[in-house]
Amino acid sequence: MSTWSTPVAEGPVRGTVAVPGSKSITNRALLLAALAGDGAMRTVAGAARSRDTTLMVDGLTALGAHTAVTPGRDGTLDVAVTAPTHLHAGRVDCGLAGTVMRFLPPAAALADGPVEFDGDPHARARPMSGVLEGLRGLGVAIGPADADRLPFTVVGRGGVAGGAVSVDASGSSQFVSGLLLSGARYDDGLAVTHRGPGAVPSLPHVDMTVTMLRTAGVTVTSESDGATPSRWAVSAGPITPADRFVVEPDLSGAAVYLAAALVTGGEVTVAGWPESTPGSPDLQPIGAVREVLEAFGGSVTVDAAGLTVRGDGRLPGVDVDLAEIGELTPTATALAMLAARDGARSRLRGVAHIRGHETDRLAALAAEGAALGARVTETDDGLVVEPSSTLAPTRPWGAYADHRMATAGALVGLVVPGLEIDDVSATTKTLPDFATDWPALVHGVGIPA
Ligand SMILES: O=C(O)C1=C[C@@H](OP(=O)(O)O)[C@@H](O)[C@H](O)C1
Ligand SMILES: C=C(OP(=O)(O)O)C(=O)O
Repeated sequence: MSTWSTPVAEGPVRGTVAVPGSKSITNRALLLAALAGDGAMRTVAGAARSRDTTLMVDGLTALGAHTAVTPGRDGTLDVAVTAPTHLHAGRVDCGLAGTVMRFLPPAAALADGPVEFDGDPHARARPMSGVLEGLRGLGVAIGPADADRLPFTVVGRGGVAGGAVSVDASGSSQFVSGLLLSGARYDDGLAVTHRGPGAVPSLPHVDMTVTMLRTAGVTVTSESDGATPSRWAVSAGPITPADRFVVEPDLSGAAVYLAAALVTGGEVTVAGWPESTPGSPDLQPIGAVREVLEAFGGSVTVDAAGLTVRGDGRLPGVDVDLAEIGELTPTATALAMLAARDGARSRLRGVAHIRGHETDRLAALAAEGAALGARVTETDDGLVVEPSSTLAPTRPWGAYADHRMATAGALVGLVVPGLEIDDVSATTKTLPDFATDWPALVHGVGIPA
């Protein structure tokens, strides 16, 4: 594996980028199209062209869906999915995709035989207990009997009675989303209650699930225990997504490009960003992401041109709770490490669960920061970044097979000369063209929007 030299910005980074469709929306839309159960074909347009999407398409094909992938607009994909009337036994490779390993087992429980699940070496370390406990609580057989991680086999029996289950979803919101996405196909529907030591993280992703289910004609309710929702129920009934569903650009993937404007005092626009429609919820947590970009000194606008961030080149320290948008932690840590060179201290909170992401992101960020001379300390639920006057690479920045670790390294490398990333191919999980798009943006060549 050869290292990748990150481009250094010669001045303010300015430009417009086209980011792929959101993998979270894409993989929900693909699954819902496959779960319609009516033999009809539907198209998911603007789908992310990425490893996570391919894994979902292949997983649904293994379960009996017919899928056809063609090039879509702006480098995205159009995926035609024909919903099987019965789901099949088979084998699913989850790769490192949380959306595949957490969303497909509840669908596999409907299959007419065993479905084997496995994934990458890093995937075998990711928590699965919420989904597996939930399915076992509904009477679904899973082997081995004590499995709480990949690999495992879901023994489908052609249907699931459904009902009410309690799961501990403090490790991942995807446990709740995964169960809800298939729940309408269970005989009695499904009610999921979260009971655990902490709150459900990434709640905007559960909201995304609820909104997309409702758009597909499913009745969903949620109840709060205190301030935040902790019980969701889907009624049994048909899942009827639109014939053509158009996926939005990926906000989490966009964040690193937008952050380049903050680091260099530039201006970056993500083209094709949907303007909010009064009365309809945003599918992606633009409000929470905006708050973090603003905390780091950016100004954010959304208009017909897209989503634009302007920076003034000065990065303040921040104290932010990222529980809703834990995916942004690597980007935010990179920004905090750069802010620390001017004496700023930062604290990132609310993200204990990201130890179970593609890698233990808290440990990985502390280790890669230390190798640069940054003072990054792990806390129970986040990181503290203390002032450190200079940053200089002593070895290649580790990607840990994690797309967001790789992109965080590239962000630091904008202003820290000589930074190399050990495996930039990790970015293909969600950003297939990062290794060419990033230098094109930084060098002002422009990325076709
Ligand atoms: O449902 C989804 O599409 C996602 C939910 C979140 O997972 P966690 O709740 O495990 O953080 C997020 O971090 C992940 O990238 C995508
Ligand atoms: C946590 C992430 O992905 P996954 O869907 O694999 O959980 C992520 O994209 O940051």
